[in-house]
Amino acid sequence: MKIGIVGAGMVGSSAGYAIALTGIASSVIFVDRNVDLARAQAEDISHAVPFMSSCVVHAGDYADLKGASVVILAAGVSQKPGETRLELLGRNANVFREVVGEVLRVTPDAILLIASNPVDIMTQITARLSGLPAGRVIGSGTILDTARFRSLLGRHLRISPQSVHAYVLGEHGDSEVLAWSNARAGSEPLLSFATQLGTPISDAVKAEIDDGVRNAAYKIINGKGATYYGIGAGLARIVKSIAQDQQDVLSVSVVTRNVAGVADVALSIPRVVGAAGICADMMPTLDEDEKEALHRSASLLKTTIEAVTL
Ligand SMILES: NC(=O)C1=CN([C@@H]2O[C@H](COP(=O)(O)OP(=O)(O)OC[C@H]3O[C@@H](n4cnc5c(N)ncnc54)[C@H](O)[C@@H]3O)[C@@H](O)[C@H]2O)C=CC1
Ligand SMILES: CC(=O)C(=O)O
Repeated sequence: MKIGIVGAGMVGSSAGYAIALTGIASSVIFVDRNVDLARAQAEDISHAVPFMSSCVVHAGDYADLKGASVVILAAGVSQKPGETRLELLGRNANVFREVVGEVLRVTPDAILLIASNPVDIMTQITARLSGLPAGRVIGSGTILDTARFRSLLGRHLRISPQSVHAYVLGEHGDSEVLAWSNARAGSEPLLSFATQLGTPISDAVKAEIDDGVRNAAYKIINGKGATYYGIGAGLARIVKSIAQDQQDVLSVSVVTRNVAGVADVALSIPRVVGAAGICADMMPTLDEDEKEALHRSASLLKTTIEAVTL
């Protein structure tokens, strides 16, 4: 499978690196308005490939995306220290007005996978600009926040994060919702598992984990200017589900008819991902506080997208 990546900066290149090394695609093609950067990323990553796989990595222009089954959109600006994701909207909407048309002219049948922030709004903008069915325009949404949640829970419980089944819902951003009430470890409800293991989850532990998930990006950006390894792996994970038709349940962002009483808004809930893109949505059972928080998150996104004119 051929994967296109528009935007060969930190996020695009990290995704390309993860896709190339895991061998889930036969080729990766980078496109960036900074042609030298795209070429340099492709060359550097292609030197890692012989150690791990046989993926062919190139840089090119939009015409070279022809035949790509998935195109990742990671072009645009990223947050400066202290800036929120929503503050990027105006600048990245302008970038997408240019990029989406160029991509579709060459690959009208590709699944579009959006990474640029604010990712939920950029996903809805891409759905509008492309006219593609909602299930073929997928935002990485809270896939990264869910990984952060599982990582911190795994560390607290001293078990593998892969044995933690917990999701972050709603906006990939400040209003996101950590779904504690339906979280499980192994096959047990999270809180009972934690108590059995002698690592109980008190309100203080919950608050610390919530802060660690919700504010991870701000802390990492303060420390090193950007986040990219986590989302690079997350994008590769979504590509793998599509490439191998895995029908995995992932928290990704798609324009959804109705979530928590809000109509036609892109945000994350767990969804089944396979070769066709989004195959099914799963609305988790939540407690009243979580339902209310998801409603607030969806309403914030709805108000934001309603103010965007294309
Ligand atoms: N969804 C998520 O979980 C995450 C999303 N992000 C977002 O991903 C985006 C990219 O971040 P980085 O890679 O760190 O930024 P970066 O600045 O390293 O890379 C962005 C690239 O986009 C290119 N670009 C800009 N305008 C373009 C255009 N019109 N056509 C083609 N290429 C263009 C630039 O030349 C640059 O190489 C940001 O919006 C950032 O906020 C970052 C981390 C996590
Ligand atoms: C930057 C960003 O969106 C993140 O790391 O969550």
